[in-house]
Amino acid sequence: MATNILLTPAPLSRILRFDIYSSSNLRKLRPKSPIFLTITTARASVRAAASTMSYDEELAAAKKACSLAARLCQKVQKALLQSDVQSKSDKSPVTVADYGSQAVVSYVLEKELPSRPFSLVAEEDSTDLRKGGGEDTLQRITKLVNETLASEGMNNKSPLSDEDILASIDSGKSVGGSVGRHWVLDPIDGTKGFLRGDQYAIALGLLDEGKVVLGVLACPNLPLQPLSGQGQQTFPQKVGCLFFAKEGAGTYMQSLDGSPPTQVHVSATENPEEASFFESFEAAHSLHDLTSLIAKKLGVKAPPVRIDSQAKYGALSRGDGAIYMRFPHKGYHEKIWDHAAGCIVVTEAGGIVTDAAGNPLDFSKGRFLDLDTGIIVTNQKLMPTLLKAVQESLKEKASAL
Ligand SMILES: Nc1ncnc2c1ncn2[C@@H]1O[C@H](COP(=O)(O)OS(=O)(=O)O)[C@@H](OP(=O)(O)O)[C@H]1O
Ligand SMILES: [Mg+2]
Ligand SMILES: [Mg+2]
Ligand SMILES: [Mg+2]
Repeated sequence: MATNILLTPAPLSRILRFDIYSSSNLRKLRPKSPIFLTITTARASVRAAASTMSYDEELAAAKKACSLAARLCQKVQKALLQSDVQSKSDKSPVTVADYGSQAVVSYVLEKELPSRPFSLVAEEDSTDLRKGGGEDTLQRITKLVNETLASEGMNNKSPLSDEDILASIDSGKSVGGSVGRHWVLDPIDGTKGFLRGDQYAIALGLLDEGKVVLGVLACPNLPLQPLSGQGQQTFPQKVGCLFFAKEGAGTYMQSLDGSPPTQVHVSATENPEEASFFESFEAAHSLHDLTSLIAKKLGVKAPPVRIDSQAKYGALSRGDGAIYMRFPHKGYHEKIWDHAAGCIVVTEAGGIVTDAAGNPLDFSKGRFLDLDTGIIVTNQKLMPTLLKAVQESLKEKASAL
């Protein structure tokens, strides 16, 4: 039975700005050019400086942005109107809350970090909203975003216009990559769960030179208490978790209403028989029969815990379960916003995230992850056993075809 349940001083930021926008010019310079050498040295020292950076201001801005976006989403989920739900060209659902959340996060990051170069890789864009017939939806998003920002005392003097909202949403069109800094946002991860009234997450990560250096996951419907793994997904009184992690500084969880943060750690279990595992709620998103075969091989006794979105990474980071497996159907390409924040939240809590060949996820290749077959997550001790079971099961499946 499945259970449903930088501090960047100004000169440094100017160097980074150069780094982001002028890399194509750099390529045109001959390697022995003195200018090239100067710039290369500058880039190397920026990288060295970046590795010891605290990212404190970025983290504070990211937490504020995600908390506010969560407020917007909660409001919509409470009074969800059928007219709020649209279908995208790939037939996946999108709601006023996905667009509103993206506009809020984009606006808050730009306002809170005015001296930083701003690049955002995000899931949504305004194409459908600009089409004829989208006016009412756009007006509703504009109202939601203005109300949400006003509730935090932001934006009281001059509310955003419809055009401002479209521009905020479209600031997420960056292609990311291995140079400079890029925010990575899924404004609602698990839209299908959001529509069912189940789990979803606002997921925000920061890439610096292709590596995820911080992540925030707001999970408005995730209980503050550990998931028991028993029975149907229920909503006890206290729900709403905010997970956050910075490179080298651990993972913390607080309530979305602002309780003090506590450090969290992944499960320490070494015995797969005691481990429970998470997977996608939606069978269309991950091969449930393959994960069931792997679990059997491992001797996992507990039924799979199926929950939507990167809430799985959050729950795993605090030890609610020990394993997360994700095997999309053939031909699906994973996007970086579906994993960036979750990945650092789990790794800073002591876990490991790899593809099915045991390679770490590479977020430096643009909007998509280029990976082998699937994504597996667990603690350091269990990873070799899990990887072996995954590879054996994949071989068995392939030879049965
Ligand atoms: N076919 C297919 N295969 C694999 N993954 C897919 C597929 N279609 C969508 N998606 C992405 O899955 C994101 C939802 O996350 P989960 O799969 O963890 O959630 S769920 O439990 O299935 O609801 C979901 O994120 P959102 O679009 O942000 O909701 C999608 O990016
Ligand atoms: Mg998603
Ligand atoms: Mg989404
Ligand atoms: Mg989507």
